Amino acid sequence: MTDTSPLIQMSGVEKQFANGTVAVRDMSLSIQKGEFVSFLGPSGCGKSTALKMVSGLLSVSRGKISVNGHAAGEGGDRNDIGFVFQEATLMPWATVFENVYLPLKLHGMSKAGARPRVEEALAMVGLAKFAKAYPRELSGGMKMRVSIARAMATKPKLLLMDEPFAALDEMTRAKLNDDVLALWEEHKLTVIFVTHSVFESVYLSNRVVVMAARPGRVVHDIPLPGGYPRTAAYRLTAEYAEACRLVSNALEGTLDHAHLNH
Ligand SMILES: Nc1ncnc2c1ncn2[C@@H]1O[C@H](COP(=O)(O)OP(=O)(O)OP(=O)(O)O)[C@@H](O)[C@H]1O
Repeated sequence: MTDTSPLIQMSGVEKQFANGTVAVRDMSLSIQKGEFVSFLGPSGCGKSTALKMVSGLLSVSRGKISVNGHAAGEGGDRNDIGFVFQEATLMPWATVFENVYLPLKLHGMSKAGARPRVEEALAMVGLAKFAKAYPRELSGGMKMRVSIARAMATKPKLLLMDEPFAALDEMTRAKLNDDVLALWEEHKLTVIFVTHSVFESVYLSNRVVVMAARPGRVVHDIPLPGGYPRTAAYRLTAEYAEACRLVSNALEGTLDHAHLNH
């Protein structure tokens, strides 16, 4: 029998920070294994906070999040979650190999034992030849690839990505979008991808969760029909244009709302 229970279940989740800011209010969402979901919304709508709660990096103030049957941040195998931040956050004094080895080292693996894993992860992102390089020798896009390799080194099933490509030029961003889709398909990952970009969310996802600010909350949950694999040609289809229009209208609605609430 196939397991149809959601991988992630958020029920009535709220996050209030110590200074009183309600970053996320009453967020309820089910995410199935294998989905590619984007959290899209204006600055300050709680996208990062929601992602960090799913990862267990932040606690919830109210409500519940379960990930693979365990409360977020508790139980289960922490290796099952990979997190990619907006900045590549590499150790500048360490080689690419050492940077990707870090999560395995933290799990007690010897360098020799981890070598095949690290090499595999670097090959996944096209950096097999750069193991001995230092971050300063790499472009912004390459640094982000190292960051993705580091997240993939533990062979996670769930990949959480917090605006990973926001600082990159458009060409590099498009290439990395394709690389993430390839990783998702090949490794049968579930991905939650935080972004400000309508185009990026529609290109990547099979579902876009649109959030609004003050307080941060979900206002639309839009399934996208376009099939995979998606390539540059998909960006030229009527289906892609229509999905962008739909998602863009939903996002605009949130901005009006935020404006009225000011
Ligand atoms: N540690 C914190 N303490 C207090 N308030 C916080 C903290 N972290 C985030 N916030 C506030 O919570 C709200 C949501 O922040 P969050 O970073 O989750 O939004 P976001 O949608 O990811 O924004 P952006 O797209 O700009 O990264 C914002 O008002 C932010 O200022």
